[in-house]
Amino acid sequence: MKPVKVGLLGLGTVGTGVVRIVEGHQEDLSSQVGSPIIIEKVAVKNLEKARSIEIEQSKLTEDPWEVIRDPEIDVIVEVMGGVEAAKEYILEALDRGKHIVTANKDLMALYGSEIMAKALEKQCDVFYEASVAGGIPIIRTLIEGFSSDRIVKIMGIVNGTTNYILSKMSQEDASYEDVLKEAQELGYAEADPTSDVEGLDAARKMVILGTLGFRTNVELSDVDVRGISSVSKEDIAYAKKLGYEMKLLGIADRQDDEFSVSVQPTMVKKSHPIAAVNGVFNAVYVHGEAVGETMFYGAGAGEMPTATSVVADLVAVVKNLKLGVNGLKAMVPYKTKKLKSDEQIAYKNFLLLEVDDKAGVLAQITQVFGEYDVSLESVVQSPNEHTPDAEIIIVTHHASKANMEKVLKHFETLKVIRRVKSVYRVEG
Ligand SMILES: NC(=O)C1=CN([C@@H]2O[C@H](COP(=O)(O)OP(=O)(O)OC[C@H]3O[C@@H](n4cnc5c(N)ncnc54)[C@H](OP(=O)(O)O)[C@@H]3O)[C@@H](O)[C@H]2O)C=CC1
Ligand SMILES: N[C@@H](CC=O)C(=O)O
Repeated sequence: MKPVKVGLLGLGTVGTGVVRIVEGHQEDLSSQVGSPIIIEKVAVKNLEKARSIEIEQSKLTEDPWEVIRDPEIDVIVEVMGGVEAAKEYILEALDRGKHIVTANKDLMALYGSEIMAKALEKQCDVFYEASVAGGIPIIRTLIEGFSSDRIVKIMGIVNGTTNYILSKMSQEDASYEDVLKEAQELGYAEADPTSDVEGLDAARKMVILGTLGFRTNVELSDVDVRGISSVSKEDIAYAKKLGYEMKLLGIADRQDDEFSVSVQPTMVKKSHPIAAVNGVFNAVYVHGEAVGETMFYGAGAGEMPTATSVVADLVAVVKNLKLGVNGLKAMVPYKTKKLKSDEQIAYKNFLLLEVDDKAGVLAQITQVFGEYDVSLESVVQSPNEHTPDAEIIIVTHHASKANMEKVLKHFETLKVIRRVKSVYRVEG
């Protein structure tokens, strides 16, 4: 049994887990694929760095090209991160007929179509299960498990950092700033948290899920993105009072062949299973026309969960290699892209308004909603403890995004409204 030789780009958090699993589960892995899997060479940035695993020094190199150009290597596992250099290495490896496994969501969200085009040309596999929701096998589920269905909605908590922050704010009635600081101290949030808290990391993952789920080419510019940095503890308290939890949700939905994708803080009804996903955990809810509602839950990051997905991809590549086939056909989008217009995008909204507390205010406000055909589910007034004004909490029925924008524009001219304090999408 000729061993399958793997070149690893990166030996950090995920790379270390990959080595642990390939070595620790060797017997199981080789029984499944019919030959041993050997980590032949590993590219790192710094050869001098202390490693938490034992690895032969002779396998390490600071030159990724040495790994890419090694004719003995069959599969490249890219777990170094970054975009431009990783893309160059992967394209060159494909040109050399090597199969690819990567955990790189940034790369796949930005250059997925270019990489898949090269993979098709060279008939090499490119698998990237770990790029979304770390240890949850959601990509293979969308491609294979739901191949017989038409997916109409994907809702994901696909960023653990923001879910940790929002869960803590909700459980401890704490402010965004305090929880972010604590998350940074605990290592759950990076020193520069922008990509996580402003929703970009989740948006990149939703590009991947939308592309595979709707079998069309979703791009980052198609995703309407809003992060959690403006969510206040007051917003969360109101959400809870009304029976909702605040979550940063990636939502991709489709009607006929038109779709929309967004990432935004969303008030989710407590009875919805995704509302119960707390801490750094991830979950992806998938609604298929035939299957109905399903949900997948687990660790979205971390050494061993993420490496589990990477090595599962490696097993899939090796199985295909042995059979002389590849999994490309099912992964390449084939539907023409049709984005929903703002008139077609519709959902429920929560609004928190600070208003003058005097006669006729409610009538003026509800008239504006009526003017733009936005129907209201509930209206609650409560005194503002700190000012002579009142606060009005409104939940709308499904309303088009275009009409809601008109309502908000009109509110700017309405003198009785001191401030639109918050607006959130409502789900469930
Ligand atoms: N960490 C996680 O939980 C998850 C990570 N991912 C993705 O997996 C990938 C890897 O993440 P992670 O393991 O956390 O990253 P780390 O920063 O922990 O590790 C990166 C590794 O790549 C090496 N490296 C970086 N640049 C170069 C270079 N130019 N040449 C050679 N080696 C290089 C580093 O070398 P050295 O060790 O010498 O510094 C290090 O071993 C990323 O794309 C990330 O988005 C996906 C899901 C979850
Ligand atoms: N920053 C990400 C980690 C992996 O993708 C997160 O917080 O989920």
